[in-house]
Amino acid sequence: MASSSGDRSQRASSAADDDLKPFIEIGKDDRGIPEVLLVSPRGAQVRVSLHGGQVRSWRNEKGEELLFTSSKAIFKPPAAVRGGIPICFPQFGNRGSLEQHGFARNRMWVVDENPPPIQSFDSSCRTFIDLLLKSSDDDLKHWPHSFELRLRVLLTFEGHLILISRVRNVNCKPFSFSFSFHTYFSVSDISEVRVEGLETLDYLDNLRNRQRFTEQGDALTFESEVDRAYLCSSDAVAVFDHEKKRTYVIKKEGLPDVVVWNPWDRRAKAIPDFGDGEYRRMLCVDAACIEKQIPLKPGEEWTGRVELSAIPSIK
Ligand SMILES: O=P(O)(O)OC[C@H]1O[C@@H](O)[C@H](O)[C@@H](O)[C@@H]1O
Repeated sequence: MASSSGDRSQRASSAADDDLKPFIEIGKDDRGIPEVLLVSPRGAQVRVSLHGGQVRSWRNEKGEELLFTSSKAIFKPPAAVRGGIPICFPQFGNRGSLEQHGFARNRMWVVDENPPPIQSFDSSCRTFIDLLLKSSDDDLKHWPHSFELRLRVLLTFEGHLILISRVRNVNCKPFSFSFSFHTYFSVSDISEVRVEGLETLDYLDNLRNRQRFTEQGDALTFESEVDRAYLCSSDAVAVFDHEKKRTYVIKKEGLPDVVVWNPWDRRAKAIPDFGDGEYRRMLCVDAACIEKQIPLKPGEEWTGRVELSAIPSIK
């Protein structure tokens, strides 16, 4: 099981601050599905569900929710909940024969009691949990490749959320896959939001048959539906929310692409689990690997990492 240090009520003995000791608690959500709560020393929190290995909530130390969840979200497996951070694996979108975004987000995962070590992992941070998904017999009928998909969910002292995914080929043949952390950021109003870090990049526009274009603007702003996969981005992207005076910073490794999605009014209305007008309060910015699938030989492992932070805006 993941490391934990201390319980909810225990306070750090240091006279220098009032920080709580970090803790991890495994409980059940309203649906009776196991979920893990991680709390940082300063009170930031993450909840991750064993349904889909989906981060369902991420709160800063003031208790403010940083991820969007639709008021009409359907809390009934196998469908993934609309919001939080669903994991798209082994397929992104409908680029393949599997169900949209692959099956990982719809499966029940388990807590990985004994995960293999992660290279260059800073073991001084102890607020983390490891989850595991293995191919089921049913999955093998649709995608005949045995894999182990691991997810480490980690909350830093400062409340940053780090997700480390690992995919191991336990097959006797090579396979390749796509991956995305489909992150629904909570924003004040989509019209007040600007994304930086995608300037001059090529992107595939899902609204125009995945044709390739080059981003011309200084920053991405929103006044209609956007559904794009930006290719080979730098390892940092920022989402500025002017009204909330908050900046989300996305730092990533092993995930070259960035998906930006907001359905806007008309498409959101056609999505049954989207609340009325709620498209204004969300923006998906995913660290992903989509254009070039990740190849894995038997026995090989791939690692992808994203670090999300929410900081008071400086612009
Ligand atoms: O409704 P889903 O399956 O969760 O997908 C939502 C959206 O996810 C985005 O990542 C895709 O780019 C969109 O095309 C898609 O509509």
